[in-house]
Amino acid sequence: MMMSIQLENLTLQTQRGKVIETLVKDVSLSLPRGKILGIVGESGSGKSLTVKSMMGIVPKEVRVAYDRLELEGKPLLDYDRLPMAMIFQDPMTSLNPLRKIGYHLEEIIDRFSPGLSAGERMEKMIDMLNKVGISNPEQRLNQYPFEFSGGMRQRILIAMALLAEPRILIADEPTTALDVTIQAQILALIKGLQESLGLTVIIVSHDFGVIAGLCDQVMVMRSGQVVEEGTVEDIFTNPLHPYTQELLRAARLDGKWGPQSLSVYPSGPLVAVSETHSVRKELE
Ligand SMILES: Nc1ncnc2c1ncn2[C@@H]1O[C@H](COP(=O)(O)OP(=O)(O)OP(=O)(O)O)[C@@H](O)[C@H]1O
Repeated sequence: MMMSIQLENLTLQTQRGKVIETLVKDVSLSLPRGKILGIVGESGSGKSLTVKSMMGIVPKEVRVAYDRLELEGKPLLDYDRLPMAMIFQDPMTSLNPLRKIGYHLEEIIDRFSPGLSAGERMEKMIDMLNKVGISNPEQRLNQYPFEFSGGMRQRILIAMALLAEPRILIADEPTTALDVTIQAQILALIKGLQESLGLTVIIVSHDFGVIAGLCDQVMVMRSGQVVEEGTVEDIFTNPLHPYTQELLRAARLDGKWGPQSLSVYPSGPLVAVSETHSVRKELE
C-alpha cells in the first residue's frame, strides 16, 4: 500500500549551555493515504515539534535528524513544494488584523495558482469559503479578521490551507481555543473535507475526545517518545500502556469521552429540562 507519509526515527535535540537535550526521540510513523492519525499526549510531550519538523518549521535552535521522511513515496527535498498544509491552534495569530479576508485568500492563490484572471480568482475564493461553511462569501471577503468569531476564523484558516491544494493536512490543536459546540463543528468540517477531498490528516491534540471522534490511528506520546500506537479501537478498547490508561481515565473523568461514545464527538453542554433535571446533549 502506498504510504502518504513515512517518517522513521525522528530525533530532535537542542543545546542548553553545554548540555544537549533530546526533545523528541526515535518517533516513527507511517500513514496510508486518506487516513486520519491522531497524536495525543500531555503538554510538552513533543506532539507539535514532531509535526512541525515534517513541515520544516521547527525553530532554528532545534536540530532535526531522521532516517527517512517520505511523502507519497518520495523523499522530501523541497519544502516550497510540500503537498502538505498546516492549521494551528490560534487562528488570529495566522491572520493579519489589518488585512481583509479576501487579501489573505488571494495571497495564497497568487502563490499556488498563479496566472488566474480576477474573475477566476474570485470564483475560487467563493467556492472555497462555501466549502468550509462560510455563508455570504462575497460579503465576507471584504471583512477584517476581527469581524469573525473564533470558529469562523478557524474556517478561514482551513480555507487558506486548502487553497494550497494539499493532499495532507496537519492540524495542531485546531479546536483547543474554541468552545465545545464550535469544536465539534470544526472537527466535523475537517472530517467532511477529509472524506470529500480524500485528504490524509494528522491531528495533534491533548484531548482524547477529539481523537476518538475523528481518527483511524492513534499515537500516544509522552516526554518526546511514542508510548503506544494502534487503531482507534486498539487504543480505546484495549489500552496497554499505563500512561494511555491514565490519559483515558482522565478523559473520562473530564466527561469528554465514555466507552459507549467511541464514534461521536465530545458531548455538549448540560441543558436543563426542568428545575431539577439537566441532560448532556450529544453534538453531531
Ligand atoms: N525552541 C525550543 N527550544 C527548546 N526547547 C523547546 C523548543 N520548542 C519546544 N521545546 C520543548 O520541547 C518539548 C516538546 O514541545 P512541543 O511543543 O512539541 O510539545 P507539545 O506536546 O506539542 O505540547 P503543547 O501541547 O504544550 O504544545 C517541550 O518540553 C518544550 O519545552
